[in-house]
Amino acid sequence: MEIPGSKSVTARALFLAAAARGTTVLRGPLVSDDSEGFAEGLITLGYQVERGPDAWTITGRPEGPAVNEADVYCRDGATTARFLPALAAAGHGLFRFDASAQMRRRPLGPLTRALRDLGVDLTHQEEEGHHPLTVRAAGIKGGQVTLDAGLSSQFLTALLLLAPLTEEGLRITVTDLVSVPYVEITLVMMRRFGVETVREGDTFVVPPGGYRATDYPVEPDASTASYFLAAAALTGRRVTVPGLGAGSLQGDLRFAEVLRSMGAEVTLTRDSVTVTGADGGRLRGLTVNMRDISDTVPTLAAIAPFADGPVRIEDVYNTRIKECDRLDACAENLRALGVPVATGRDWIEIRPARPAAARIACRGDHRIAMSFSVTGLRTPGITLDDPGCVKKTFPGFHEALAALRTAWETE
Ligand SMILES: O=C(O)C1=C[C@@H](OP(=O)(O)O)[C@@H](O)[C@H](O)C1
Ligand SMILES: C=C(OP(=O)(O)O)C(=O)O
Repeated sequence: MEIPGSKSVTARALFLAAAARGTTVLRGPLVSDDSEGFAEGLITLGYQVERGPDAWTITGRPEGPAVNEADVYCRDGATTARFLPALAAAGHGLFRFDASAQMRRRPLGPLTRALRDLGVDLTHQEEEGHHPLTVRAAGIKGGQVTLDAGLSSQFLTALLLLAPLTEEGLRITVTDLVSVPYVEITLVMMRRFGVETVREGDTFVVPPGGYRATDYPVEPDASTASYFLAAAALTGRRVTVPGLGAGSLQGDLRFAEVLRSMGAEVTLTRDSVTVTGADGGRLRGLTVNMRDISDTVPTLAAIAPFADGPVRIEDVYNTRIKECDRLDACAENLRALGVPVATGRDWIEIRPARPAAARIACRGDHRIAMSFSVTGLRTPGITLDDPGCVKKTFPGFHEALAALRTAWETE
């Protein structure tokens, strides 16, 4: 089962390539609304990004954006909306950023406060701590800064990526942090582009000096893989994802371990993962902390009713501030399917049930659409009110799931 490139890796590679000395070739990038929005944001800032069918070529500009004024629309992508203002801030010019209605609601304040603390002239146009915003960029000296990344690790990633572009580098002290594996992706990729970060407890020390271009292959997206791995577990079938194995950068591959705890067989090689569902798609209930892998919460919630006991997912408050309030959206849709469910501030508990057909309210969220499509493998008659919202990360999702189904039926 071929899975498209990682959204997180593609976004970071685009930032790093744009900031680097030299020309970077990005092989197998994700082609979706999020990554195209990121690439087009760079193009609006005057960077050269050539998008071929299998590879994107980016000409780096260590000195920053090539234009001295630009309006950048970040669409619905938080990586774009949080990383690009940091990139622009290290350059020179007047840069305005805006985003979709949902992205305008999602928080930005801890990042913009840190940028201001570093001397960046940044104004929020409407609501403090939210898009739209204006950056009057004049380079950044660097130094010490404190950051609360308890709502999103993307604030920390934005500062880490920015750090080598400042005159003196950054010492970033973090007071709280979610989604830790995404920070690991950032650090490993910065290293591939020539920058080594030193960690001293809660402080990340990044030297100045900028990045070096490289040839970068993008691994498949582990969050996207979760739907197909869950599909195997739910139907007692087998799915292998090549290119995603023990060497993967992505924490979301740990979702396979959750499936293993529920009774599926999981085989991880250096560069592939295989999930084989138990007979009849039997699944065990469990309690699991998903703070590190919260993009896969809807995937688990959508297969949870089929488990033989309650499935309780804990420590995932920040899933409420993603493309929608995901705990609420999962609960609402599970109830529509006739499944008993309870939620609290940062948890959801789903009880065993036999889901009945219903129309899923996607709330414009790709992960709600993709997750409940998997439920549809065992519950006939599930429909989506907005199937097209999968374009954020996987425009070909429905075709891929249908092809998998057909392959299983003809086995
Ligand atoms: O840095 C990244 O690429 C991401 C970090 C995570 O966000 P949070 O840190 O906000 O949880 C994740 O949910 C998002 O899809 C991608
Ligand atoms: C939360 C997500 O995206 P982002 O925060 O990058 O918009 C996601 O893809 O599930």
